[in-house]
Amino acid sequence: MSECCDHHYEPGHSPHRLEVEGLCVTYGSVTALCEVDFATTCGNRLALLGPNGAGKSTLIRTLAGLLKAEHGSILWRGQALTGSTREIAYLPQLDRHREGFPVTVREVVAMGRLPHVGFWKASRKIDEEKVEEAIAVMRLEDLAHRQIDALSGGQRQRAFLARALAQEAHIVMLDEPFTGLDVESGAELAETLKDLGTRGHLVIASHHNLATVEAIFDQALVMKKRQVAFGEVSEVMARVEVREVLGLQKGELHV
Ligand SMILES: Nc1ncnc2c1ncn2[C@@H]1O[C@H](COP(=O)(O)OP(=O)(O)OP(=O)(O)O)[C@@H](O)[C@H]1O
Repeated sequence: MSECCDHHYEPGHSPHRLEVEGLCVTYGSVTALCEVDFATTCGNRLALLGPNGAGKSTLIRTLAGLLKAEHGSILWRGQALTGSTREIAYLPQLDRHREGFPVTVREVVAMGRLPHVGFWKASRKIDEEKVEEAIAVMRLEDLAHRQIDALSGGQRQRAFLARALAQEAHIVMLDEPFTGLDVESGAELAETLKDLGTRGHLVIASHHNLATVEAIFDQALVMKKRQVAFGEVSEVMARVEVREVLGLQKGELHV
């Protein structure tokens, strides 16, 4: 794995730091989010929480380099992030990333090597090894020859995570990854996300199920067009203003 994604650093002590300062993103005259300020490092799992339209997807798409900020800055490893980079993998919502053309799981995972190899060059031994390693980590060996569109939602999610691993992405961002998964696939994905954090990746995901947020994530950013709170997940979830924004009653989170 890449230098950030090894076991040298405890969460919070990795030098690979994502810093967002005064971020403001608009769609024409619509302000989607404003005054977002947080910093986190590889090894953490950060939940983006907030009601519908709060700006979670907009933040993810901006960090992925797909949208431009109106104001503010994003620093990754001390450098301004101005576009997409292979160090950041973005998984859109499941229903938005059906391939729609015949492509196998192994081919999807191999696409993760394109930033390393280039489009027209033959893959090298190292690329093939990285693809096989990613397939093994995501337990996809038996599905590697299947068409991606013939997989269940949970299996497809694992294939796209394997592509992120093959890409050697440090940051893995997922938009509502649990939506549409059955209970078993959701539990499996929760373990996979925790494992990615343990391997040293920074996992950032928008999340709607407040009953599971503390079990899966260690940090939370709560937003409603503006940042409401950021910090360690249990501390954030206990704040009165967070409970109001998320529509929680006292004690509701733990039932
Ligand atoms: N392409 C767009 N053009 C104009 N406005 C947009 C566009 N995409 C999102 N918005 C607006 O930006 C705001 C933030 O939307 P966003 O999708 O980021 O919220 P969200 O927190 O991800 O919501 P949800 O939980 O419903 O997915 C909303 O007011 C939304 O209507």
